[in-house]
Amino acid sequence: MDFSLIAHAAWDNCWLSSFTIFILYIIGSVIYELYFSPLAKIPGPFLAKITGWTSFYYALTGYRHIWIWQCHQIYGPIFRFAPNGVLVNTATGYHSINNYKANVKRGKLYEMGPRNAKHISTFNLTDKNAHSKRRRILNAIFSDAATRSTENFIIQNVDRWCELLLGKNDKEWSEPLNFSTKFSELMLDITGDLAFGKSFSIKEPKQHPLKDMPMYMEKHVMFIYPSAQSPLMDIWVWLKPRGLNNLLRRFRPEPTRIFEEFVDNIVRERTDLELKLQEEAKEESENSKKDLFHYILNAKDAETGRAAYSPDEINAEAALLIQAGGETTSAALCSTFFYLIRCPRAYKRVTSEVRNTFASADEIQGGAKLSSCHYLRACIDEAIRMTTPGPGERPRVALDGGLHVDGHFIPKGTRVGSSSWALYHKEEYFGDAWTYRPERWIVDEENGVTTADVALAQSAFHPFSIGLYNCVGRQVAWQEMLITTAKILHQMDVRVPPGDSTGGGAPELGWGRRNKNHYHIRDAFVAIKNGPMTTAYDPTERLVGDREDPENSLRFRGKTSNLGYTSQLLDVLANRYYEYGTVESCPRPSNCSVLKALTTPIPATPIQKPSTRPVQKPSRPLPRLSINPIRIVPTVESPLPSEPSSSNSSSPPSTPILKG
Ligand code: HEM
Repeated sequence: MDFSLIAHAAWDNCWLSSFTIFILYIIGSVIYELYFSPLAKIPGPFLAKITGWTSFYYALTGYRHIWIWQCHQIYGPIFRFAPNGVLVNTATGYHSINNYKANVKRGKLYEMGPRNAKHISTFNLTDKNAHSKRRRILNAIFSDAATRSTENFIIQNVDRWCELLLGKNDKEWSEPLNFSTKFSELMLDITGDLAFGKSFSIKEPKQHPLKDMPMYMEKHVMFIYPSAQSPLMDIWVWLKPRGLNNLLRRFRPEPTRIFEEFVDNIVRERTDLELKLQEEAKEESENSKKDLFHYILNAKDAETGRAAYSPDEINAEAALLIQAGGETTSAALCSTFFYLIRCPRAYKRVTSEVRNTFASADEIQGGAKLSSCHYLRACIDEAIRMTTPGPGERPRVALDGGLHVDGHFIPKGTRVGSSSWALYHKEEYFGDAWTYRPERWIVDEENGVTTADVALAQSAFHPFSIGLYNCVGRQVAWQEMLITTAKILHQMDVRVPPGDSTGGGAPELGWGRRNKNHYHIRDAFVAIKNGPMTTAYDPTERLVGDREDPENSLRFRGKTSNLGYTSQLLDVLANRYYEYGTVESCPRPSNCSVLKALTTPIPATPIQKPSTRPVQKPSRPLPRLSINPIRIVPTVESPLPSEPSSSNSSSPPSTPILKG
């Protein structure tokens, strides 16, 4: 008997049987997912229903948020993005998933980041009770008083940033600057000051080892995010404490290593300093650092009275503050300036609001005066709506007993969420959802913005999330955004460098990304951004009205009409054209804002006179740096286009918009 032949045949049979079982398993799974799964009735792309690799693929491209938006256009307000995942695109659905009592917890994505089993930040905690316990400490650290005390750090950093930016420009527009890099540097410096009592000084012009840190942080999240969308995520999380962490530590990508070492160094330095101060019993002295890290180091567990955080947890919390505080705010500011410099109507109104409210840029600080700048706040809200710093969903998992969302039962274990990008571009809530229109956030009955309109928009707009897991740093973020934007607008004129389109969409980018006046980012849980390119100009040095830019199409359209509504309608048409190619190809004609706008009579709006307010001089001379001149366009300043609600700019609206 030839045993080798028998062994060979058995081996072949074994392979054949395994292969057959595998194929049968695949076929069985597909049939189950399509016809017998509890989510079978929920529509969605065929491939997404049967495999999680679809979502992984789009996460890898960086445009998963666009895919989600497209799917909602095709499949409606709820669709299946993975065999065990659904996404909802309604304000009510968002509320059902994220309110305090929702029967959900954070998804596995949050468990992917920690470098070891002990390195757990508040953000990584998926268990509701464990999270609440840690969150109470963060709530105390981010108290109102602590938030107010952060103001000086913000002001000092922004002032220095503006000085560097304006430099010595010899009465000309500065060279084009990438505001994405500039804001990342500024926000990281502010975070350094707030969290560790020391600015990292990344914004300074000299060579600095941390200059590339924002880029490393981006690459770090771009590595984690697609993995979190893959079907292997559960296995990944299970394997982490079982050897995978050690493996990842050895073979982690370079940006991750650099970022981790960066955090280790800061924590080590700051802890040493704290210990030194304590030893010298100088805690209350002038040198004492009352930054966020001081509170984290000294936090006590309410039950045991022992230190609330272990050294690993302190390190993890430090990394969280750096990541959560820097790039989100920087993305919101990039978005704000991208739209403002492309929308002369809003730019003119917000600039005059800021310059009329504060006599000098030095006067700008948090408080009643800054809060009275409703249009400024609306401009930032609207920019965050158009291009949000967290474009995807905040993933949650249904707990025992499941939950009901818009009449659909979501069983235990299902991944569920609501993509901000899709929700913030839904016409049901925002009408002309692709148009940058800050006025939508301010009640102005005369010009057609009713209390109900604003409330409807607010019902779908939660950039800082709601419920248990909402953003603990939202007050700080607002301080940063309002002070930075106001100071920039007060001290300088800014505009798009002629011909530049960095950050904008383009026809060749396809459905959802065609509009060149829409700021586009990549989705890696947080926004990965580039641009806007911006040139700045010290208005005290202005020779002529060189704020006009004939190459700016929005401005050009605005000039063609003095009727604000007509100008807005043209914007809507242009946006719609960019998005769908033609109005007819819009997949949801019943909701189409263009068709609605075309069939609605345009209200007569009084023609506005251009502002005659003289340009303010800064109260103190600014240090100057050499920046290459570009050009001066010696034209007489032509009248700016009017707007429907600018007549009310001096009287604050009855319902101020204060969203948290
Ligand atoms: C425009 C700026 C910001 C936006 C849009 C934003 C948005 C958010 C959102 C949506 C969450 C919830 C995340 C989730 O559940 O997945 C969050 C969490 C968080 N944010 Fe922010 N954030 C901003 C700025 C800041 C700043 C400046 C800080 C700190 C200085 C901060 C600290 C945090 C922390 C610590 C968490 C975790 C909270 C927890 O897990 O309980 N954020 N942020």
